[in-house]
Amino acid sequence: MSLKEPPPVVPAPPGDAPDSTGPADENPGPAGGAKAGHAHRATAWPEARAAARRAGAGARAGREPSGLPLGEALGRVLAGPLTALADLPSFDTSAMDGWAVAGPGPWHVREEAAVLAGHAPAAALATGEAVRIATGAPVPPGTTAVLRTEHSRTERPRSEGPEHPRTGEPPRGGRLLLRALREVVGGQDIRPRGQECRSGDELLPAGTTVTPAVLGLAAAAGYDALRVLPRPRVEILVLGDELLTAGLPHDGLIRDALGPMLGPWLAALGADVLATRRIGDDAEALYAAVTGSTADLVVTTGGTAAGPVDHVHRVLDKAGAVLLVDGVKVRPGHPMLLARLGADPARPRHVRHLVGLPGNPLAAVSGLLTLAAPLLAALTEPAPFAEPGSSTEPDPSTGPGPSAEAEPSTGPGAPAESGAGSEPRTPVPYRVPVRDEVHGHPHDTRLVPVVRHGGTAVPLRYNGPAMLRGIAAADGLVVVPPGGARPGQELDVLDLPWPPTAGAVPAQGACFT
Ligand SMILES: Nc1nc2c(c(=O)[nH]1)N[C@H]1C(S)=C(S)[C@@H](COP(=O)(O)OP(=O)(O)OC[C@H]3O[C@@H](n4cnc5c(N)ncnc54)[C@H](O)[C@@H]3O)O[C@H]1N2
Ligand code: MOO
Repeated sequence: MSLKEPPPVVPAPPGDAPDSTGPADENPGPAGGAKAGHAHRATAWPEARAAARRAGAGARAGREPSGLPLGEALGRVLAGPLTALADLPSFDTSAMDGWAVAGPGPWHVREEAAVLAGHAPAAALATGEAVRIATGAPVPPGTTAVLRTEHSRTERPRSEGPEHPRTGEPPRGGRLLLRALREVVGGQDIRPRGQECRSGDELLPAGTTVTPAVLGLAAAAGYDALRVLPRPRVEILVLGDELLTAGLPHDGLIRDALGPMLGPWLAALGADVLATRRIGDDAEALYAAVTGSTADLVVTTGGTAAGPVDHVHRVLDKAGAVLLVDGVKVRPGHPMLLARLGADPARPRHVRHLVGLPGNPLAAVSGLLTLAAPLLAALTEPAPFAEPGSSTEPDPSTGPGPSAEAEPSTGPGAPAESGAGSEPRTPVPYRVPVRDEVHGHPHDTRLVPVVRHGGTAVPLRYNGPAMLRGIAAADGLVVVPPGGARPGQELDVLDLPWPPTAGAVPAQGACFT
């Protein structure tokens, strides 16, 4: 985005002030307050993410890797290390178009067809001999260097003897002679067999995401198919009778902003989105959808609070779900929740979870990044996962109760993202100074949309819980500690799972003024 000089952040609109947690907001909301028939135990933001990771890790058992042809493996996660199936290169190869030479020059040219890529190796060169060769061709045995065409000259030496009696032409020359125009170093422009790897070398560790470059490497190393982890299967249930799926808002009805957003967002996080279903405010339909889902993760939107038609808690209760996180000390999004759903008798090893996102759209994004993203990342980690401070995974069948599973195992400042012995795939926040002062909530973490600009994170306006205007133009969300941040203070930034917007949407600059 062409945000040369982004304007300073301004407080959220007055109507959103309590939720967007300016310093005036002393009301802890449901996190510390009452909810009819339901004791709310809000979890601190870092611990909520850790609990989501543990939940994902605990649900990994029984998720069998599968072999996929290269063409279908893009975006998947390698189930095991990518081990070279051949030496690379698999033969001594010419790196340039020119001459394969043997010994010191000048060389007598072997006047035969050039050795081409894909051809069988030519006969061995004797010292003092040269043969034409193309890039990628196997160098003949005896080759000591490759001489680039542009660094060489050929000549046909005059033979002794009379001129041609009729034409007067000089006598026909002897064997073509090749001379180097610069010093030739032994082995130059030859890629020796095994230069990149030997058969059996580990090229990439388990857990690597299959990118186009990984596909290329795998093909080069001899793979036709890759063992990859299954994508987490996600089902999205959109609640709310007030939602329209087309047209303009009218008569108190509004457009569903989450249905179109969450599927692609979850797919960008590596999920296989089975369906996005609109459930309305029908508790029975919600119960049937939750209990009948075969997904690894059910994501609901709305209905998490204590309003008259907010059914999520009641439905989870009835479904025998275990609440692992019930409210998070984060703004927006504090009513978000994470639950472990009851086991499916048909697949007792299949552990299913539900993330309840609040209905306010930016609050839903906050829940997505706080609970769904770490859970999905941990679900697709291949190596045995261990949270720092814990040595065993929870047993999915008998798993510990909510308090044990949600119990923080990392303190502030601890390397919360690292699993023992393996690089974590969970998106790790990184630290960037904020350009402007950011208001904080007195007790809770705040997540604020930012763009990256000149080495700083610039907080964006339109960051109220019901707004998407800020996040749609953002590169990430900055994690503002309770109490806020001063200009220049280094804060964690959570990236969005797509390329930065910077430079791509210049017209949006006007949004922040
Ligand atoms: N008495 C209290 N009421 C509320 C509190 C509170 O602390 N005490 N917290 C507020 C906060 S913060 C949030 S966030 C919401 C969360 O409520 P729900 O998860 O139950 O969400 P809904 O009530 O269903 O919807 C809230 C809001 O969002 C709109 N919405 C819902 N779904 C969509 C969608 N798919 N696309 C666009 N907009 C959507 C909905 O119309 C409401 O305006 O609770 C507050 N209340
Ligand atoms: O501020 Mo609410 O927390 O919109 O989620």
